[in-house]
Amino acid sequence: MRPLIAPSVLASDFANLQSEVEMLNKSQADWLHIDIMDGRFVPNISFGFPVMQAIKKHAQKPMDVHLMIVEPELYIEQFRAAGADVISVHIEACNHLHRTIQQIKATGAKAGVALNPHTSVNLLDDIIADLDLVCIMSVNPGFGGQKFIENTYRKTEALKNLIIQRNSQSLIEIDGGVNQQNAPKLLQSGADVLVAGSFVFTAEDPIATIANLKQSSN
Ligand SMILES: O=C(CO)[C@H](O)[C@H](O)COP(=O)(O)O
Ligand SMILES: [Fe+2]
Repeated sequence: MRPLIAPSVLASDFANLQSEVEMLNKSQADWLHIDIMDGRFVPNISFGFPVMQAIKKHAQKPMDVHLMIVEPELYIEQFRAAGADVISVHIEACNHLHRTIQQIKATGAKAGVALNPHTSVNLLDDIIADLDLVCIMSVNPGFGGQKFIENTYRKTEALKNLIIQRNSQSLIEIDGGVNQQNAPKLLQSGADVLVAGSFVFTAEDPIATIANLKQSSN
């Protein structure tokens, strides 16, 4: 199975956002990955609703929104209204994860949970059957362009086993430092969705880079 490719707009040229989104429309990208950072859950601030709405106006593909914010339950409906099709919250930011997942689903969006590199997939044992997506962070969240953490392969395999064991339909997304070299091994380990920011947007030919990632196989 070919992976879904979700280029991270965080690494795009914000001064030319419309042409960047139009490039993604023309490419084989499946989703647009939207990183929301609040300067509290992570030590960086990215962008918020107005920028998301501007992206949505031109995007012809689903928006996969990765919330790196504290108290995400306060903003779920607003992110949905701003165009989110998939909404992932961090397990480390949620005191009542089950409630927040139901809240996301009630808006009509797909519901995901993101895990920091130190967080075990075993914590998902009692929620995995309710999830549409698990986002495994393969870098510490907060910044694009970081080095891929090798333990991600083992973690992806463990999550895949849990998904099978619990009869879950959840997709596995890998986020951070993804490139053409680690993509095949990630797919072998069980990944379904590859997020790629700097690898796509620093490439001379982002459209060809996305096409090559899409052709990755295990
Ligand atoms: O969530 C993120 C950072 O917190 C980004 O999605 C991720 O870093 C993608 O960027 P890159 O491919 O450049 O690592
Ligand atoms: Fe992300």
